[in-house]
Amino acid sequence: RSFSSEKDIHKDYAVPNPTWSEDLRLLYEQFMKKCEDGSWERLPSYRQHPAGGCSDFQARHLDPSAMKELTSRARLFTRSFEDGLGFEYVMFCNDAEKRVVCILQGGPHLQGMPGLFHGGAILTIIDATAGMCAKRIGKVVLTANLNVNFKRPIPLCSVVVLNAQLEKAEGRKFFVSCTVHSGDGRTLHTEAT
Ligand SMILES: CCCCC/C=C\C/C=C\C/C=C\C/C=C\CCCC(=O)SCCNC(=O)CCNC(=O)[C@H](O)C(C)(C)COP(=O)(O)OP(=O)(O)OC[C@H]1O[C@@H](n2cnc3c(N)ncnc32)[C@H](O)[C@@H]1OP(=O)(O)O
Repeated sequence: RSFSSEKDIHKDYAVPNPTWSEDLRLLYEQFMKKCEDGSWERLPSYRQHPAGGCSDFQARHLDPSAMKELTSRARLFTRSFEDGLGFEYVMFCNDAEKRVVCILQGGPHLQGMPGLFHGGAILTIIDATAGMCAKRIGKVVLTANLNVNFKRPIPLCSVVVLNAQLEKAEGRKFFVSCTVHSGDGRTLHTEAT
């Protein structure tokens, strides 16, 4: 299926699809309920960054002439897999508490050790969730440093919940902590800052 269709580029992927497990659906419904009083907000998620979303950032870091061709083919890494095979996730933010929660079902193409989630895939979703937590305040942010402790392996295709919390802001520096727990909250898999 072509990814570059106009419809696909504007498609919000942070919604249920047939590959979702019952566990992920239940978590989604729980958080959608929390959004009813406005304290939490579901964050839409697209395969491509909104045009001009970070033009000053691009001007500073990228060669404008190469930009157009480059970004026209680009996909957000976490949204570049076929449904169900990579990262099936939805982020919710609570700006008053400076928190972002990400509910995630990892697909079979994220395998590292047999039957386990690849450590780099865990880093990726932590980077995106903690990055989004900083971005809610900093608008355009880049990860300067990411430290992770892998406490327990994450079974492939399981559902986990990431909790990112802004700990401190010093000028343009944001310090965020992020944990990864099993869907039932009983197992702490990963801790990061
Ligand atoms: C979710 C965030 C998205 C951001 C994009 C925005 C909009 C796009 C729309 C939607 C986005 C959706 C999804 C994006 C998904 C994932 C992205 C996740 C984020 C990433 O995946 S992004 C890629 C990886 N990331 C890099 O590719 C950065 C390479 N790097 C640099 O570009 C520079 O390194 C930079 C800019 C970091 C700093 O450089 P600089 O020149 O601006 O600042 P400078 O060096 O002067 O340091 C200033 C003060 O920061 C302190 N400081 C510096 N480095 C530090 C470190 N490592 N540890 C501790 N403190 C550090 C210094 O100690 C000093 O502190 P003090 O002022 O107190 O002395």
